[in-house]
Amino acid sequence: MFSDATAETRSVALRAVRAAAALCQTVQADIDDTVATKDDRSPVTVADFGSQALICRALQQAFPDTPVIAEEDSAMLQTEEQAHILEQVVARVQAHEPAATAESICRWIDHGNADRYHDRFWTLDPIDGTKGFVRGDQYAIALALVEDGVPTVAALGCPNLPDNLDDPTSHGQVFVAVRDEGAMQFPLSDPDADGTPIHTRDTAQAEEARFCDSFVSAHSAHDKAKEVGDMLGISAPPIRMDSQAKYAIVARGDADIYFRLPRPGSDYTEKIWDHAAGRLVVEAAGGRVSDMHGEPLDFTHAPLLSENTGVVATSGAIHDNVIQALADYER
Ligand SMILES: Nc1ncnc2c1ncn2[C@@H]1O[C@H](COP(=O)(O)OS(=O)(=O)O)[C@@H](OP(=O)(O)O)[C@H]1O
Ligand SMILES: [Mg+2]
Ligand SMILES: [Mg+2]
Ligand SMILES: [Mg+2]
Repeated sequence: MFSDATAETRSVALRAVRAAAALCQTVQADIDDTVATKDDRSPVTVADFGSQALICRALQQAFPDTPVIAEEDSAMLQTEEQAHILEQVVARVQAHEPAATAESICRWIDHGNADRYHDRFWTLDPIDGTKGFVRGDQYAIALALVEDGVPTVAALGCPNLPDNLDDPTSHGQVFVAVRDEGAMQFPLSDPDADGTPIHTRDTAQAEEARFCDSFVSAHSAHDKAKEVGDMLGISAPPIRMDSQAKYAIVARGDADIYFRLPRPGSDYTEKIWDHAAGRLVVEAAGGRVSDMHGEPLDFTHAPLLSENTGVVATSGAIHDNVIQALADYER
């Protein structure tokens, strides 16, 4: 499915996301005092830092000149108060990189601290849906290469996502997508397994759609999504799920719409790492992604999606109807 032109970026991204997913799985298996609170009062864990260290290390080795814009930085790890977190990050990262030290790990994490737009950069969310991760639910490891403002290659690891939502016995997928070429799903459990091409659902009538939105009601207006769903004639209940796993389930046809709608009065601006990989996985699988007004997501104001309001991803054919319903609702 994929051309040779992206062979190196795909393989570095896929290997790095697999390693980070393995680290996250071991931390999630015995999560206890590994959660700290950032200045904005959001949670961060040993696994967020460990994942960012491993992936930034791999990107720096393979593509030393390509900046990385990632969510975390090492400042809080270097405080006395969080020394116990740093100690655990070192132990987890050493399981993959035996020569790693506290100092090299902090350097790798901060390799992800490019803070402005470049014509070519990586963007990384080492754990997206940290609240879901801590709860033992869905989370994602989201990595995308952005070229000329558009995501071109993505690897999206979803360690708790079953093959099929109706059969929750098997766990863990990684999605790889290349702009204009397609998207594939690989099981995380077997690095040698062949991937399966994925495609969005062929839904022509909005009333047949299923939609997903955030698990945490503070992140998206649940009531608005429900009312717009009602206007579209949707009767299926929403799928509430943490993280960019929502983009993955639209991409492979378990859902048709992902609504991320700002809550009334919210002045929150979406971050690029929460959407770059997911957007590409959906688009490469045949779907469409825009903001709630139908405008393309603009990654040239990195690290923020400052020109956009909300996000809507769909299986494709119904996109204009969904955007129209949102406009009618706002009126
Ligand atoms: N107020 C507000 N509004 C919108 N979005 C916010 C807000 N606060 C945080 N965030 C970002 O939400 C990211 C997690 O999104 P999710 O889709 O996983 O949310 S949910 O858990 O399903 O509710 C989360 O990503 P992670 O920090 O990587 O988990 C944040 O970047
Ligand atoms: Mg995130
Ligand atoms: Mg995160
Ligand atoms: Mg966070």
